[in-house]
Amino acid sequence: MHCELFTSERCRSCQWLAMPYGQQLAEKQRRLAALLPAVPDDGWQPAMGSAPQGMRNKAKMVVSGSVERPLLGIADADGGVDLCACPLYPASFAPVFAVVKQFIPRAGLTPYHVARRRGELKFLLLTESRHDGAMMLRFVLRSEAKLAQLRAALPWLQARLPQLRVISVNLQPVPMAVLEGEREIVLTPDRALEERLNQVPLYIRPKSFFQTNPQVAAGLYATARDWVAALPVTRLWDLFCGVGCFGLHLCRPGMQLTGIEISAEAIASARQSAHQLGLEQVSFQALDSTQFAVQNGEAPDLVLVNPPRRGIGHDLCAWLSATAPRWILYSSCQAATLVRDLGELEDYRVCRVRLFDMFPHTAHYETLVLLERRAATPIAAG
Ligand SMILES: C[S@@+](CC[C@H](N)C(=O)[O-])C[C@H]1O[C@@H](n2cnc3c(N)ncnc32)[C@H](O)[C@@H]1O
Repeated sequence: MHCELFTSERCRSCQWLAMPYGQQLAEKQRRLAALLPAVPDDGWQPAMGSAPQGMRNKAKMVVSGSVERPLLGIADADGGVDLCACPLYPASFAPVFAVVKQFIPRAGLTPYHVARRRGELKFLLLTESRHDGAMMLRFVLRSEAKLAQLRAALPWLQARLPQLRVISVNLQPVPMAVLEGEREIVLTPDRALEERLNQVPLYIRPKSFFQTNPQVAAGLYATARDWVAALPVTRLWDLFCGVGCFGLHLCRPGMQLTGIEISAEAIASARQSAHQLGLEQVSFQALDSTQFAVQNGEAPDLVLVNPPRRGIGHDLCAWLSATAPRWILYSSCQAATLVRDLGELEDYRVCRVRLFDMFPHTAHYETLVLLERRAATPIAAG
C-alpha cells in the first residue's frame, strides 16, 4: 500500500507499512507461535489476512486547526495532521470529510485546543455499514454550548449527506485524551446502523463496540461458529459480548445463549438482532462479566470470552477453573494478556488456534483459541 502521509513522515501509525504484507502476516504468526508453545501441530489453522487498504469501517479523527480551516486526523506538537486521505479508509469517507469540513464553520464548532483548553469540537467519529453504505457521525464536544447551533445547521448537512443515518453528539467535558464521555445525544430518528456479517443482522449504535475490520471480523465469527458447530454444546455464555456478534453466530436451535456486556447500548443492539432472528432461548444483559459469572454458580458447556486488551483477569480465570466448563473459546486482541490468562487456566489444553489480522501494517492482531478441559474425554473438534 502506498501512503503519502507515511512516506512524508506526517503519520507513522502504520509502523509496519514498509514490510510487504505477506511478510507482516508471517511475522505475526511467528510471534504468536512463540507465545503459545503448547499448541498441537494439527491445532494451528492458517492465519486470516486482510485487504491491505480501504478495510476500516471507522475513522476516529482528532479535530484541530481553526474553525474556518479545520483539520481532521491526529494531534501533534505543531497542531495537527490531516488524515482525510488515509488509505485505510474506504473511498466513501473522503467526500463525507469534505462536507463535514464545510459544516464545522457553519455550525460554529471551534476545534478544541488541548493546551489552551479552549474550543468545543474535540473528535469526529465516522462509521460505515458495509451492508447498505449508511453511516453514523458522532461529534464529540466539550460542552452543550454549541449544541443549539449544531442542531440549527443540521438540515444543511443532512441535505448533502443523506447517507448519515445516525448523527449524535457525545459530551466529553474532561480536559484529557479520553475519546468519549458518558452522555450521548442522538439527533436523528434512527439510533443504530444495520450491519450484516455472514447474513447475521447486527446493530451498531453510539457507545457500542464493533470491530473496525468487517471483512476479517466476518472470518473470525464464521470460524468460531464452525468450531462450535462440531461440539455438543447446549448452554453457551458469550461474555464481553458487545452487540452479540459471537453468540448470534454460534446459537443454533435448542441452544441456550446468555450474553453479558457492560454497555447498555450494545445490549439493546444484541436484543434487537436476537428478536429479528426469532431466537427464543436467548438472554442478553448489561452487567459486569466477572460479577455475573461469580454470582451464577454453575458454568454452561462453553464459555466464550472476548475481553478488552486487559484480558479476563485473575477472578474470572479462578471462577472458570473452579466451575469447569468443558470448553472455553477465547478471542483476544492482546496476545500478552491472553498468554497470562491461559497460564492461570492450567486445567485446560489448547485444541485450536487461529490468527486474524484485523490491523494490517501494525504489530496488532486478534487470536481465537479453543480450550478443552483436560479431565474430559477429548472430542475431536470439527
Ligand atoms: C473486544 S470488545 C468485544 C465485543 C464483542 N464480543 C464483539 O465481537 O464485537 C470487548 C467488550 O467488552 C466490554 N466490556 C468491557 N468491560 C466489561 C466488563 N467488565 N464486563 C462486561 N463487558 C465489558 C466492552 O464494552 C466491549 O464491548
